[in-house]
Amino acid sequence: MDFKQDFFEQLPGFYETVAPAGLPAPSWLAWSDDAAVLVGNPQPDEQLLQQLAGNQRMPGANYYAQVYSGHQFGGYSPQLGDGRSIILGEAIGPNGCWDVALKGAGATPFSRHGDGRAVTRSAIREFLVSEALFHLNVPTTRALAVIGSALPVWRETLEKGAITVRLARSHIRFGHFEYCYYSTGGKREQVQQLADFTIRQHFPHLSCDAAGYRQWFVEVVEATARLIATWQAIGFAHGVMNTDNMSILGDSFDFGPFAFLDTFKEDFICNHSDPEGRYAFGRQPGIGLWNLQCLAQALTPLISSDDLLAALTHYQPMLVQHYLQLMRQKLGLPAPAGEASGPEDLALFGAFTAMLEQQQLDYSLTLRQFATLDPVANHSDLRDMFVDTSAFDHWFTGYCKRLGKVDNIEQWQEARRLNNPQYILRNYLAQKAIAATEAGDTAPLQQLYQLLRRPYDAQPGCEDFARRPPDWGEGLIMSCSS
Ligand SMILES: Nc1ncnc2c1ncn2[C@@H]1O[C@H](COP(=O)(O)OP(=O)(O)OP(=O)(O)O)[C@@H](O)[C@H]1O
Ligand SMILES: [Mg+2]
Repeated sequence: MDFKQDFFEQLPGFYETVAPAGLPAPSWLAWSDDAAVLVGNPQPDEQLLQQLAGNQRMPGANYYAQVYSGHQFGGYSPQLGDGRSIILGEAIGPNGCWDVALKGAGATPFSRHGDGRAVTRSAIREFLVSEALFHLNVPTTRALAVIGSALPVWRETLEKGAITVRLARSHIRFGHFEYCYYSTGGKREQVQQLADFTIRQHFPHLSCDAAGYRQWFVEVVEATARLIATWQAIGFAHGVMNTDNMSILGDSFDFGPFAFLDTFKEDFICNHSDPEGRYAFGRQPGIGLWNLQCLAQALTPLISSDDLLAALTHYQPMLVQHYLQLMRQKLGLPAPAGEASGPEDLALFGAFTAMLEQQQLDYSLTLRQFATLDPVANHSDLRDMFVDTSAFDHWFTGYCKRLGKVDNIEQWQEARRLNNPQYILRNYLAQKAIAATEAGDTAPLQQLYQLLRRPYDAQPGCEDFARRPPDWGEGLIMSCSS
């Protein structure tokens, strides 16, 4: 891998240099060829293994941990920083640069009381979901590899240490700006330095002046709104939407107790440590705005309050517009001529998900049924999924009215197939692959990963992967200490 060191060279004071502690007896547990292409197609050989395990120096790399802070569960934590993630620099790829981070590489000056480690379970979950979201067209950080080891690490039980090699377009979080703002008592210099860097690197069409800063924040608001609309449409609960886990580029970032919905449930909570459901599935849109408000506060030295408030007003319309667009694609509704049908379509989608929730139906499997639906000639397979068929009939009548005439049913079905995945990363599937890997067999992890690379293509012999959990209702929320 070839590196450049823009963050390291241009932002001294925003990180601490560190030495990775290394991993004993490292081995490849997973590798993403797709992600490898992004950083110049390195091969997973023994030398690269030792380098990414932190046992040998990587030529051209620096080793540093970034400082940031953030609002966690509503309260401000003044100094967080990379406590278990070491960044090597920006790897140069054919279509841009990617930060390479070793998540779980050992303690840093920001580890506080933590051990700086990740475990096999959490590293595999991060790997699988990063790549799964990418193939579902959700903006996300990527994962190049998981490296396992013999290192004992205590969580609730004794586990093994592992590293996820994360690729990110940027590791800059909302929390980076909050750190600059709060640690300097709201002075402009550091906030501006970081904003200028972010704009130069990632928003090169904007200038570093008052007009540029204003427009930049609008674009951050809109990217965040689109991200969360995408999560809501795909049925993804992140679980830890603290501002230190919000990417400034609107990429899904930091995967801990996440879950894809099985049964549709608006107030689904995937995080054991969130009994009040601050980050429940249905609250994600509101939390996105709350987090942007925190970011806006941190940008007050740079952008006027009026401009910040004006930018925030873009959030809801953008989120709704994007959600409508994605749901129309899922359900096969034509784009409306004007914006007039927005509220009607929202009501139609809301009635659909409410019906799924009432009847305890699986979100993704029900949507996938639209890939074989013929609204005029045969809708019995879809209808048969519902217990309360009269509620379904009522909804379906409204749906057909909105749908109108479908000219080419095969084409329409194919488009539904390409918008409603057959395979999603259900927790129980991840858990099975993890258990096998921990027992020394990586084949199930490989098989699951290969399915998630092509989530829309039904694979013969893989019907089991397209089922909801056999024991759904119990064990749905995983223990996710990472
Ligand atoms: N095992 C650990 N050792 C040291 N610090 C940790 C550990 N686990 C979490 N932290 C730190 O606690 C804070 C919040 O953790 P959080 O789970 O959001 O992040 P993370 O998953 O460790 O990393 P990232 O956000 O980079 O994906 C971060 O500062 C993180 O570095
Ligand atoms: Mg985090």
